[in-house]
Amino acid sequence: MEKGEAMGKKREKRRIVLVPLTLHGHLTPILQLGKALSLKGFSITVFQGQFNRVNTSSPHYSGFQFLDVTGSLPESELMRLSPVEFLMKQNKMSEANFKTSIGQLLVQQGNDIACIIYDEFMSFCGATAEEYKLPSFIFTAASATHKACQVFLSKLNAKKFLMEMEDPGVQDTVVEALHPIRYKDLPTSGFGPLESFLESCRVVNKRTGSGIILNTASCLESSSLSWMQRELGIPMYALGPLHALAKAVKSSLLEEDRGCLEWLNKQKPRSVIYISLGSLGSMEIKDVLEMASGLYNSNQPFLWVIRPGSIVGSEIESLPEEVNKKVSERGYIVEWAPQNEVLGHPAVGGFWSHCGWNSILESIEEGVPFICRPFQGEQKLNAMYLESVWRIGIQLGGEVERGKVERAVKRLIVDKEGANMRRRALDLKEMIKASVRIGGSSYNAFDELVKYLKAGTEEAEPHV
Ligand SMILES: O=c1ccn([C@@H]2O[C@H](COP(=O)(O)OP(=O)(O)O[C@H]3O[C@H](CO)[C@@H](O)[C@H](O)[C@H]3O)[C@@H](O)[C@H]2O)c(=O)[nH]1
Repeated sequence: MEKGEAMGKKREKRRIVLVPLTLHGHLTPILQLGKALSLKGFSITVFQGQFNRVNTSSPHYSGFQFLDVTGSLPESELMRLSPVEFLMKQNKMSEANFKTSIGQLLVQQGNDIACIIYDEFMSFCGATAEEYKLPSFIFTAASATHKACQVFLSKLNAKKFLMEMEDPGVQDTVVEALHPIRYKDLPTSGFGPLESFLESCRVVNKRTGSGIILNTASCLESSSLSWMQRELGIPMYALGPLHALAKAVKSSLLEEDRGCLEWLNKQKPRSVIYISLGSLGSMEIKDVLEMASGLYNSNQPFLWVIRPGSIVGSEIESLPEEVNKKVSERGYIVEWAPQNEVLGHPAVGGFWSHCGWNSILESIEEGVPFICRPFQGEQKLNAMYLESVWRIGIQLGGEVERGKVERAVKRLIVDKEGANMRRRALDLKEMIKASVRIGGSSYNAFDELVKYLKAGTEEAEPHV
């Protein structure tokens, strides 16, 4: 026993255990948080799953310890089950192994674990934290508004909700607690059967954590944050955008093609539309054709990320000749872009995005407005916020048609409407930058979290 403990004072603990969901969009921000905490003197242990494994030899992670979450489900189950069913099964399977691993780690590290920070979808960690009386924080990689919707949904009955939603009047009604979200905006699709999804929301929102860590800034989502704070009664640490805390840390799905930066150097300021559907989105070949034609007809240059395998039934090498011709005249295709640098390049005037949360934060940080083409999950909710709340985006709904694409690009890059959106995006950029500077809301939230962790659990005054 150390001197401080003998005197009844808690010993400062140094090790933080991170348990990410190993999907690209979840992994990067939690690793950025880990890096920011390591710069404050904490040691970091990361439990990795079987997908998107981190390059552990990268200098960004020097001093990090990487361990495996053992007992993972085989990949074939991912094909067979809906995403939410897969996650629930995975959670059940991992609980006992994780308990054992943390028990061993406590012994090896002389009891030195300050807390466990786990992705909200890795809820099996909660039981282990309780068992060993360790503080734990739920990490949410998506927006606070999405989290607030989950909390709201977790209280609903699936059958009743589905019946009520048959009435178009209900669909258009604003959810009173979550203004301006309408019932039809609630992110319920794309995860699998509604009942299982609501059950996962209930599990995720059990108040087992010492707090929730969110990759957002209060200037973007203050009402969602305060509503959740009231509902859950645990502290919310809105300390994003996390890439501003640890910019260099970025897990890359594929090798970045930096040639596109040279190409951007040759384009006029604010003229290029950058297109990326994140790490999971895919397109039909007919949509690729319509997009290529619409982009070409808009007369604006375009930088287009097409990941291998992201076109259903086709590969980049075998794109139709018509697409290749149009791209070679006005565009540039990469398999993976250095996205932050692209968005910060003076030639980029707009971002055609699937509205993943990381992409939104990265684009706002550079003051770049959007064409919103969401695919699944909470992306539709994000698109609604971009268009109607922050007013820095144009939604492109329905079938992809070349005429619609051309008009959307012109509205954003050429018209006055786009210039106004850019002005608002630049205002948000200033606000978000202020939030991470000394004294800003995200800066303070991070500082409070660090103080809480350094103080030890019993003496801490949590940030509210
Ligand atoms: O060429 C590229 C394309 C993407 N990125 C990066 O990849 C990340 C993509 O993240 P995000 O925009 O959040 O999209 P997804 O990968 O689709 O993220 C998943 O996770 C997000 C966080 O929970 C959710 O908001 C999304 O809906 C979900 O699909 C970002 O950091 C991008 O900078 C690159 O570096 N280069």
